Amino acid sequence: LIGIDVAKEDDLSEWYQQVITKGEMLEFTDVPGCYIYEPGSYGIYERIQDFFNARIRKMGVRNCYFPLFISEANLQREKDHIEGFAAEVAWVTEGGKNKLEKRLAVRPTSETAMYGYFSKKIRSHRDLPLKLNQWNNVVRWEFKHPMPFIRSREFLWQEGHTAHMTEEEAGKEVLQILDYYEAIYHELLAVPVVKGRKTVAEQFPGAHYTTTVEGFIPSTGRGIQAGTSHCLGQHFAKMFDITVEDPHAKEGEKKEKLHVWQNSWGLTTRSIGIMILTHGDNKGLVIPPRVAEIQAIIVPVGMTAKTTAEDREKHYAETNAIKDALLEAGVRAETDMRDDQSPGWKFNHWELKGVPLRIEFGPKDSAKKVVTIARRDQLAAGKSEIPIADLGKDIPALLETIQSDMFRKASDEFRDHRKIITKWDDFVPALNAKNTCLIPHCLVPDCEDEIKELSSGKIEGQEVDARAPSMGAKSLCIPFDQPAEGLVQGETKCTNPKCERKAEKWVMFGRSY
Ligand SMILES: O=C(C[C@H]1NCCC[C@H]1O)Cn1cnc2c(c1=O)CCCC2
Ligand SMILES: [Mg+2]
Repeated sequence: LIGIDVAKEDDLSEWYQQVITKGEMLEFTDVPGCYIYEPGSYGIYERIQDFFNARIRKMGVRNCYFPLFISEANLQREKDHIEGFAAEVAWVTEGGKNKLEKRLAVRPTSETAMYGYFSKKIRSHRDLPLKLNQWNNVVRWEFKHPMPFIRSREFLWQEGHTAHMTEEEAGKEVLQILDYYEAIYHELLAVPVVKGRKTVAEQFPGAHYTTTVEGFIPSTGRGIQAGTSHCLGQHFAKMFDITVEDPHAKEGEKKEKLHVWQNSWGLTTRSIGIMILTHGDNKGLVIPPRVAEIQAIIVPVGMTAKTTAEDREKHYAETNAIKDALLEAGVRAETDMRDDQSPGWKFNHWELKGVPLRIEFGPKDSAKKVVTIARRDQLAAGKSEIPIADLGKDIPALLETIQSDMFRKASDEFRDHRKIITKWDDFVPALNAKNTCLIPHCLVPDCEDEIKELSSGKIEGQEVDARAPSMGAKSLCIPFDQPAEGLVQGETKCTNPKCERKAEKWVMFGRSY
């Protein structure tokens, strides 16, 4: 595994491809848009699963599994949601040598696979709330350029599907799940996200409303949807006849059937791509300690041809004792004792793999009863020494410091690229300077289309991103945290120069994935 031979700031897609393959996170296959998730990335996905499972279990959500294939009849049951997506559905038309009577859809999401079951199992209000989740794969025949982790034809995710008696009970869960998505990014992946609501134009057509966590890729200045939690309202319940008898109906009165209120929520392996793009540098991956398989790699140094076999043995024993002390302290530590590679080679290798902390240990360190450490997130800061006696306390603390420093750095970067814009003439230049923009907006879908149009052309004299000159800005979300700056209801105008309406909310716009 030689190092990365292109700079992130010079050629992001080449850099990204090298970092994920040489960092042993993902491999390409001969199926377009389908990738191998190597243990490096799959291990991170498992930590996300453990984190999320622990929390949804406390909410009474139970994991389950529904079929990969969905009948065409079932897929068509919810009209307005499927017609918008029909082009993305993959179909199976043959089984062995036989053409199938009826073609089968490969699930692109499981609403229509699950809600017939919901209709059968939910008869009385006592069957509510029903809360199920699936960890599975889905297929969407995307035509846009595939990008490992970020946009693939098959991806892994969890999809939660719940049914409730009331809209407010459903609404509470929508926000609880969104908080957990934010926590996965903030606490595990050290990636900042903005919580908000999708505008009508950008929400999932089958939903009553959609909430979202929006990420940001600094290298391109583009926003990226990082997770969604929808209230589906009663749309699907009406399509799939998911009803309960009115629990408040008086005795003897005809019992009215009430449609349940549903939610669905999903987070995908895209989260891993966002983490890599956010933290990676020109030496390779930079993995946040909380999701790192190896948190500290111990490399013995100072062994030369002149080192006697006895001294080498003694030194290696001391090196292993350091590892044991760290394991004892709950640190995921490993040693690299390979005698066929130099320390320099090992330093580059583990930097490429993104291991958060390197611990060098040589005879000089041993004599001083210290180790020499190098932080992966601050290689330029050089090395420092830690007394061996303090390792059990100092290393766990240092890993937590690295985690929070990585999150703070990424949060500051995102914050510095969320520009408050109130004058249209500042909008496109801000986009071209790799920013997202918060603007007073009327929330009308047609107006969003106009803004996309107005921000997609080339502007005379403006330096435009060569690879996406034609990409207009779309709305990313209506942030729950609205800027303090005054948007005077009924007075402040919508920022779109062609729009005569008043602004309703501050809306975050940006070029996006
Ligand atoms: O998948 C959802 C809604 C919902 N599905 C479950 C998890 C949460 C949330 O994403 C929206 N959606 C997106 N994309 C597609 C579909 C679709 O329903 C259906 C057809 C193929 C493409
Ligand atoms: Mg899509």
